[in-house]
Amino acid sequence: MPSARDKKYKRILLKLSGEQLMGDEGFGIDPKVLDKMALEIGQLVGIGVQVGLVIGGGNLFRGAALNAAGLDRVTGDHMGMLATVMNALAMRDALERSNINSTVMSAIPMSGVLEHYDRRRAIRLLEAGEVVIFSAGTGNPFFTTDSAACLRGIEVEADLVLKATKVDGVYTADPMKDPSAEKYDRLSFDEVLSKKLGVMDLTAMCLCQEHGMPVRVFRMDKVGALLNIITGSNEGTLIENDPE
Ligand SMILES: Nc1ncnc2c1ncn2[C@@H]1O[C@H](COP(=O)(O)OP(=O)(O)OP(=O)(O)O)[C@@H](O)[C@H]1O
Ligand SMILES: O=c1ccn([C@@H]2O[C@H](COP(=O)(O)O)[C@@H](O)[C@H]2O)c(=O)[nH]1
Repeated sequence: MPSARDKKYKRILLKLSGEQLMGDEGFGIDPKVLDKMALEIGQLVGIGVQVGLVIGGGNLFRGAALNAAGLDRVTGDHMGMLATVMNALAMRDALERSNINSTVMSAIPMSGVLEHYDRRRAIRLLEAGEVVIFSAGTGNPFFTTDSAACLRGIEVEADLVLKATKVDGVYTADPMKDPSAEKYDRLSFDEVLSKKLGVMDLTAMCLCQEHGMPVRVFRMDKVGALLNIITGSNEGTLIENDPE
């Protein structure tokens, strides 16, 4: 088991896929998946890594899909953001069952349910060893939780944004659609943007490029992958600015 000395990063922003939370079901939240994630997050907290979390909402609602089905787009996006709040509350529950202290903040005020987002308080909680879950995305329609994760990661001065998803990295094309796609170990934001590689939304990529925030994309259901990354292993794909 790695110790505090083995960790390469002090503070991370971990973006978890909402879609993965439903496990083998077509919709909703599988508590077994949450418990597994809580265990892996607990390993990081155990070696002193400060963990900020953003969870997607794709297991419940996405504005674009609701819009395609006939709803107003902004209403759909509001529903998508509320879905991320539900996922965040479920994750807090799983973390607390594993005795990991956590606080959920929301970009949309929800008095009596959870705290409104406050950057300085979030940093203080992270420094105190609490997991801080940033919910309700950016609070604005037409964005995604990828952008929210990069935004919060930059705001709380994380060392790295980690995107935990269904695929094990960034490929030359969507590997779910093109079996001949090849995986990158490392690439620059310029390449992601110019080749329009779709693993993360391009707004998020632009934000990270501008603020020099590295992003690592990796497979969420690979046991131990998270700890491997924190201790410096080459899991998934690293996206960063080209050295000058
Ligand atoms: N070039 C590419 N390399 C890797 N994956 C790609 C690429 N282009 C598209 N993808 C797709 O992007 C998906 C990941 O992005 P997406 O944000 O949709 O999923 P997610 O992490 O599950 O998010 P959510 O939280 O919304 O459920 C992968 O499952 C993959 O199929
Ligand atoms: O800043 C944001 C973040 C999210 N949304 C809406 O929520 C859903 C769910 O998020 P995913 O990133 O797709 O998992 C998203 O599709 C948007 O509809 C938002 O409006 N603003």
